[in-house]
Amino acid sequence: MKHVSSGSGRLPGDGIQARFHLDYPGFTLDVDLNLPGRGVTALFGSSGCGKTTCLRCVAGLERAPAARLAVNGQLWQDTEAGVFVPTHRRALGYVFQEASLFPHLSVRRNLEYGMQRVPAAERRVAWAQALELLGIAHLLERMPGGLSGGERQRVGMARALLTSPRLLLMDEPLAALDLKRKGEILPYLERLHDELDIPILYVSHSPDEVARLADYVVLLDEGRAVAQGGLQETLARLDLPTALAEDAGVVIESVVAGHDDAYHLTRLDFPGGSVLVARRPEALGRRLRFRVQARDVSLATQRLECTTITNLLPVRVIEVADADTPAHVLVRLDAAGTSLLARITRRSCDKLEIRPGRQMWAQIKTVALLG
Ligand SMILES: Nc1ncnc2c1ncn2[C@@H]1O[C@H](COP(=O)(O)OP(=O)(O)OP(=O)(O)O)[C@@H](O)[C@H]1O
Repeated sequence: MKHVSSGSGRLPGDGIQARFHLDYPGFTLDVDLNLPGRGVTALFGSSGCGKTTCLRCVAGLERAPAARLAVNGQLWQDTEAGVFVPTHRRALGYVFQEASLFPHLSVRRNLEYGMQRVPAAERRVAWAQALELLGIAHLLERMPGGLSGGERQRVGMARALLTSPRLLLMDEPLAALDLKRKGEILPYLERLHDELDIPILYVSHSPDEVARLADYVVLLDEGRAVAQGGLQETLARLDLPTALAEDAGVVIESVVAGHDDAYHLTRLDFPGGSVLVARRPEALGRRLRFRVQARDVSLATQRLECTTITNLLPVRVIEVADADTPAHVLVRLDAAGTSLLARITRRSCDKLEIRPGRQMWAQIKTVALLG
């Protein structure tokens, strides 16, 4: 097998094409992914479905015997052509559950260590930019042992960025943190997404993280990609395995369209309607992503005036499918172009004769703002 250095084998076209076939005793990874060359792609699925193995194949840490991997025009692996770029020559940053910083080096020296490997002319993320993006300038002289879990992760991410990667791999970077620390670190991840032009492959089994960060989703099940597509379309699909069922729901991109100071409410508009949420600090015109879980949506045959639920939308029933329990069904709805899911009892579905094509009113009990 031919080893080639990074940068060789330039291919036309953007995007990430990743095809891997790998057998372990009792487990086969067999994926053929076509991913966008920018933004965050979440590799999502239950424990043991192959997320980490897939990431390790991308990194070249695991050498899949049948593989092809091209990242934004660079060929990193092609079994048929005899190409295998070794891990240390792949321009990638890897962030694990726990940042493995050198304990005897200060934060500054840890960061310099990664950066020095990259010739000055090839550096694409400046020192000051990495410090600013991760909010770690004040930690430079500290030793890793004295950092909190969240601070260590931010240093680990900055170190990965300073190697000027063409691809960032993140394997459950928040999994070792408690809820409060997760909440603190998510805005930094959002900034990486918004302000850097480096694609991120993000492994997670948390629907909340995926809903908040991802643009594109790959759902893995027993080593296979059972779905891949844009976040919103993919979450609104009903044919996916139960990995998603109890957390089924949609993500909606909206714009802050009005504030009602008397009632302390904010109106968010999206194609097909609007919702009211508790007053938000964002200015008019700001984009906000929110999540509506299927279990928080109920259906009525007519617009109910006698309800305390504020958010009512006219919808058309598209599809009815089995849910995670025999007592429930999932209903996919169209609100003038925006998909919604409702999880209702099979009994109500029969009683109200909920069928594809039927016009109804969706009542949204809870809107979870992301970010
Ligand atoms: N080096 C290895 N040798 C043999 N089997 C392995 C090896 N690495 C992983 N596996 C098996 O491959 C399967 C997929 O593991 P992997 O770690 O990729 O899953 P995962 O989706 O990342 O899981 P989790 O969410 O629990 O981290 C598992 O059954 C695991 O036991």
